Amino acid sequence: MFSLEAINKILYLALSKLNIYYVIFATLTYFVIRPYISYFKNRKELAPGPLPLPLIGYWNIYLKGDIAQNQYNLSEKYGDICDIEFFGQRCVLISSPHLLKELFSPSVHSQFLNRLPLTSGFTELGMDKEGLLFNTDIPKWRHNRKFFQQSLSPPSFMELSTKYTAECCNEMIDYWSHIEENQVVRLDDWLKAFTSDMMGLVAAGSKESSMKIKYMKSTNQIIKETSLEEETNRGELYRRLRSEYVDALAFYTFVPKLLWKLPLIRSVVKHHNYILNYLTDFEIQFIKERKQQIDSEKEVKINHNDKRVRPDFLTMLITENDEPSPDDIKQSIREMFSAGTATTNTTICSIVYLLAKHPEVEKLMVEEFLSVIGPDNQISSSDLSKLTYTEAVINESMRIYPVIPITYRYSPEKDAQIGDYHFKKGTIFGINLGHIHLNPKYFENPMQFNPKRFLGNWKERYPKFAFSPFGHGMRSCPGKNFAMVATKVILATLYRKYTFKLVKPSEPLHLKFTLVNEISKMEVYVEKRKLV
Ligand code: HEM
Repeated sequence: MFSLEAINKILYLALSKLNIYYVIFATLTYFVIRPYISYFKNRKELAPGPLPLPLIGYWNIYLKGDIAQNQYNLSEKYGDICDIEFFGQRCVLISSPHLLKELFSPSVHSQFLNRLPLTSGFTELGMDKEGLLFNTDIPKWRHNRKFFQQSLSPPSFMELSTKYTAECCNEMIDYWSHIEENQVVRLDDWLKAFTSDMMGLVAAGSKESSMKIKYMKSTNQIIKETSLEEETNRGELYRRLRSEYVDALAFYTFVPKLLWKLPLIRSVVKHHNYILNYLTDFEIQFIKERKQQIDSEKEVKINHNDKRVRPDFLTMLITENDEPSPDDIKQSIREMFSAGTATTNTTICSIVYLLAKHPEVEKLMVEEFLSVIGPDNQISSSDLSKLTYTEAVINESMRIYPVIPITYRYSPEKDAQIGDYHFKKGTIFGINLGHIHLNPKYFENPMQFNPKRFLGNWKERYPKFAFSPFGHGMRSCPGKNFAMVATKVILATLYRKYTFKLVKPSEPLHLKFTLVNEISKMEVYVEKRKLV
């Protein structure tokens, strides 16, 4: 049997002769035979998993089909710990809540404070040392996380979020009042526009026009497309830049640096960089102006009844004691948009989908809205904690259709022991939340939509970490409370006015995994609710 030393010797001989056949043989040996010898030598130390392909390992799961579904299938086939390799990088899928104690540790000393290793793409996006999502500079991440969380938690911010979310829902309802009966409505598109406008208000206090444009397009009204440079409406410019930013984010996350210099891709890179610089300049200017406005107020009262300075997320960040830098503020606002828009869209669409199939659950939820809020009253933040059945509906829907079906942890400096296996430092752990949520070991009849699972002391009924739509531990979702508030307000505002029917009830929910599970298409009929 060949050993690695023997292979190295052959390589040396082949290269020293510099004959083309020797070189081809040597290259093949180096890239194909050598990794396989290494793989089979170490196989007994690895957890079960698929055989890696030469060079790319098991990277082909990114090439065909839905990535989240492929990872789900791997856990299904190989069990609670599944070893995969991507371009020589070891990645392990974990799909048992009993193996998550270390990975989801709430300790500041946890070895798993990193999400993913540094990549050229994240560096290009400036996310390696700024913000939270992919920040690998742990002291910096810790600092940012503190002010991100502090800015989201004051009651005045939650009150304002409730008010702005309801305001945007009412605007959408106004547009929908012109919809004819039996008209097919693309709910996912409407919610995309809605979440963009809502986040504009909540994050930066800027009134944008995504829903207005969506309405104009749906009624065939002419919209003049101007270039970014000609755009004079600042809200509109910001919206367009942010929408281009989402494309840049997906590009730099998935396209390896190796390919950036290829002729066709080079122009795409150039465009993304132009947008990133444009957006940064715009945001820094925006932050400066808000700072001046706040400074010009002698005594800033962070209270939404005070007409002067609104307690939106941007104001909260600027008035933090720690004084985050404009770059930190800019990145936090960006992440609030990227983490808050698609997630809210998918959550609402999956609830609408499940309720359309379970009218008995919809009936109970609407009854709760009528008894807690009343038929026409504006929802207030004090109503929200009383909506326990609605909360159970949201939880059950996020269990079946988690927006983020997989999250990651990474230990760059220390080896780890998970279950019976030893992992060298630098191993990436993919936590297969979507698989755990649908495992009959933890949830009986897992595909059955049953909100009752989440009533009463439900946390005592399931293993710790079995239900994790927002992750756990030090890198769990800091937007969790805000997301729950927004989802409840949207459901209460829309469902007291309307009921939704699926255009094609026999079709599954169309989810596509990009950075999160996104709805690729959802068609509904929007029918006025008759309250009796
Ligand atoms: C239904 C809506 C949402 C869901 C299901 C969701 C889910 C998640 C999940 C699963 C994670 C990874 C957690 C982990 O690795 O343990 C995460 C991280 C994060 N989420 Fe959310 N999220 C939602 C809304 C939001 C909103 C509205 C914001 C902003 C206000 C937000 C901001 C973030 C940030 C900044 C991180 C990264 C945290 C870090 O690395 O320290 N999310 N979210």
